[in-house]
Amino acid sequence: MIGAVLAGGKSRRFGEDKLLFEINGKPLVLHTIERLEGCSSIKKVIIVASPQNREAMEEFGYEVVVDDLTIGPISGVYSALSLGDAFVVGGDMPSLIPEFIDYIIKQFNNSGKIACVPRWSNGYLEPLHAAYSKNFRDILEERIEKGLYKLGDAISSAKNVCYIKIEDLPLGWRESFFNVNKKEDLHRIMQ
Ligand SMILES: Nc1nc2c(ncn2[C@@H]2O[C@H](COP(=O)(O)OP(=O)(O)OP(=O)(O)O)[C@@H](O)[C@H]2O)c(=O)[nH]1
Ligand SMILES: [Mg+2]
Repeated sequence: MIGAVLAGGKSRRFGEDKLLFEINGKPLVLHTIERLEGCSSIKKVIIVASPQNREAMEEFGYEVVVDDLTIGPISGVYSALSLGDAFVVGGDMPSLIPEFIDYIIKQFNNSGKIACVPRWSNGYLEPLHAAYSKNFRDILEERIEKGLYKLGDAISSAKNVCYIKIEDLPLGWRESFFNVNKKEDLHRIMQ
């Protein structure tokens, strides 16, 4: 399974490219990648960049896929799946828990479903902490062509998805969903 790191966002709330912002002397995206590399079921990490930050992302030495659409996470996942099945995360998720990710990938492999996505009991999904089959790409393509850009809606529209009930999991695993959106979010990781 590929670990795909979405890195083609606009960082509007953060004010500068948050993925290159150094935390304890290391760019945010590398903190995220380090966590992904700790997953025993992830064999290779790729970065899904925008045309704008492609060069900066290539500096890190990982395979880079360019997302030419950059219409949000949906085109990031679409681009990632061109390389095969992938576990997809945002590059702004430095608190990923490898054990949790391995758990989802195991459920994905056992289920034979098109995707395996954590879901809260209120129906809210965590699509940037989920496993996707390369076959899900066709569904995304159809949605994108129709101008339907919400990744969560694309998942909900698919019939063969396996959902993981978050409330049934260890409480500590919820930390894995933490993502940096604003400068003040950094307090939570810079102790
Ligand atoms: N490849 C790709 N990645 C994206 C795209 N949009 C968002 N991402 C990434 O997905 C993750 C979560 O997105 P957001 O938190 O909304 O990030 P953002 O768009 O950079 O930030 P805001 O402008 O503040 O919403 C981040 O790591 C982004 O870099 C996109 O269009 N393409
Ligand atoms: Mg975010």
